[in-house]
Amino acid sequence: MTDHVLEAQSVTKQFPPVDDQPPTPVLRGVSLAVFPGEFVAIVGPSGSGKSTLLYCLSGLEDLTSGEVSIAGRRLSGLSRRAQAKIRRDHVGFIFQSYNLIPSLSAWENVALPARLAKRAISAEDVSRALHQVSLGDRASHKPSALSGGQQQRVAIARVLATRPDIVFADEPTGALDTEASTQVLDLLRDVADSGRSVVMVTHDLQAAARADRVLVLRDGAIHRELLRPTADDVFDALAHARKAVA
Ligand SMILES: Nc1ncnc2c1ncn2[C@@H]1O[C@H](COP(=O)(O)OP(=O)(O)OP(=O)(O)O)[C@@H](O)[C@H]1O
Repeated sequence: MTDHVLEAQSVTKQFPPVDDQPPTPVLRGVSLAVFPGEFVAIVGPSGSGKSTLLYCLSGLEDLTSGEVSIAGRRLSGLSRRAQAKIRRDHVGFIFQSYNLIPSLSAWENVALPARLAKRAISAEDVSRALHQVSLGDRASHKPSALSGGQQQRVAIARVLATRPDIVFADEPTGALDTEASTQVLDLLRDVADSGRSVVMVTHDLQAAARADRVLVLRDGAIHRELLRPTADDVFDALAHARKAVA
């Protein structure tokens, strides 16, 4: 038994060489653990490996070496199918581009993951999730009839409806204005406060400052770890990481 919902040990990642270029390590031995109810942000200079780390932690990308466990289950050595089942049972994803199905209504988008997993989902569960993100009155709207912020809130409702243990968010506020970003971050904060974990990659200092813990990535490794930092603390740590890279 483990009390971590996510654990990574010495994760490395190297992509296959392109043309005659030598392969460059993108992740160089990242170890971390995330507890239930914790909101963790990953920041770092462009190209430092943030998105790659998120995809390796969530099992969407294979590791070159190291170990990742989600809800106490090691991903390495499992078949793609078994990994997908762990993701389905324990993991939710939020992307910068929302990833909603354009031809489906908000209601149908929220119900979709459970339906694809052939898992029962009640109309109450879907309605509750849409109400949680204050979109109860937009259930029949297609994504094209919703603002960016509303679409991202549908994506959050879709995650809430599956009740995951951990939510991975890749730049969830990257395409949103300040007001919509604040709403999305408030919801992610609520997700963590309700006992689920959130791991979010972001460039946004204000977004990072909503997290319990901020990991500053530099050149594929964790350079610093900040506990409940202010946006200024994150800014200073990033400036230091950029200087160290230059
Ligand atoms: N599929 C891939 N094949 C080859 N190289 C890749 C691949 N994906 C990412 N990389 C390289 O890995 C490095 C890290 O990329 P990654 O997207 O993880 O960085 P990031 O910190 O998220 O960057 P940004 O902040 O600009 O989004 C970059 O040099 C990128 O070119």
